[in-house]
Amino acid sequence: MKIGFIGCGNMASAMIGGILKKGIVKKEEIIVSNLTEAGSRRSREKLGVETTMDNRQVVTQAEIVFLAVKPQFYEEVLTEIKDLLTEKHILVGIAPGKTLKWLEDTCGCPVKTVRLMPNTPAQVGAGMTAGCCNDRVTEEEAQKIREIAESFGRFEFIPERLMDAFSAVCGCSPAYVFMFIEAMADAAVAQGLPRSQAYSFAAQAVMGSAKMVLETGRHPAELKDMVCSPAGSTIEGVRILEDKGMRSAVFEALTGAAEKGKRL
Ligand SMILES: NC(=O)C1=CN([C@@H]2O[C@H](COP(=O)(O)OP(=O)(O)OC[C@H]3O[C@@H](n4cnc5c(N)ncnc54)[C@H](OP(=O)(O)O)[C@@H]3O)[C@@H](O)[C@H]2O)C=CC1
Ligand SMILES: O=C(O)[C@@H]1CCC=N1
Repeated sequence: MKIGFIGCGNMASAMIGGILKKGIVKKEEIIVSNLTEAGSRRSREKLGVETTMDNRQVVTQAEIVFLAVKPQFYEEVLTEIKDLLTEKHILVGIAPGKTLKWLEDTCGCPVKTVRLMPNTPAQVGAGMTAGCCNDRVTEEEAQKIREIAESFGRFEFIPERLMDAFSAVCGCSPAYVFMFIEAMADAAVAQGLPRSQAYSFAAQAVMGSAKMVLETGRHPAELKDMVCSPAGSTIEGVRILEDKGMRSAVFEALTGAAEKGKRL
């Protein structure tokens, strides 16, 4: 089964990296398209897959077709390829806001449709992806999609109504976590740590904290309390974060991201 990607930028490259590493298909069984020759060259050099600047060639050759362009270009690309879609194809959208119904309606033909929301940690095999399928997708095909998504991290099927919330908490959140790490490192530098160590120490602390949530099953508040010694240094930082509205800022950011996603 050949896999195609229309658009091969940050997200598609991360996904393809996992697919190749886990041997889901060989690199000869992946075809990608880009808008520019520079993009094609980048995909060839980085991934070693077949490249084209003709989106229709992707649909002709591949059975699973990922739409990995920005949401603004979804309609244009679907208009370009829709007459080539047959019952053998599985069309996979990865953009926020592009619902299964929108994808089906825009294609204007009965097509197997999947909606996935990956995230960039897929680049290091630590992605968190969720997805949903329309009822034309068989159980066996859904398992194939799961196998692909699990090649670059964790995967779960969820009801489509939860995709916008998921997009905010997993698709977008890496950007916020990177901002948090950057801010932590800046403060560490201000306190005298060399910058390169500041980034790696801050990132390791964030990764270790996330691992504790995942592996201990304990409530984040309980884990936080374990760090805060009475009259100690941590609780002073907690007081300042509460005063600066950290929880509310995160709440608002994710709500804004989910709401914006619905409108894309
Ligand atoms: N980045 C992220 O964290 C996440 C992104 N997504 C979704 O993934 C999708 C892709 O995002 P991302 O990878 O970040 O975007 P990028 O800008 O990194 O990549 C976009 C790619 O699309 C190509 N492209 C643009 N127009 C066309 C066209 N008409 N035909 C063929 N290829 C085209 C570009 O080619 P060229 O290089 O030649 O310009 C480029 O390879 C978006 O829908 C986004 O919402 C989902 C989850 C997370
Ligand atoms: O910013 C965006 O819209 C995309 C979707 C999730 C992450 N990046």
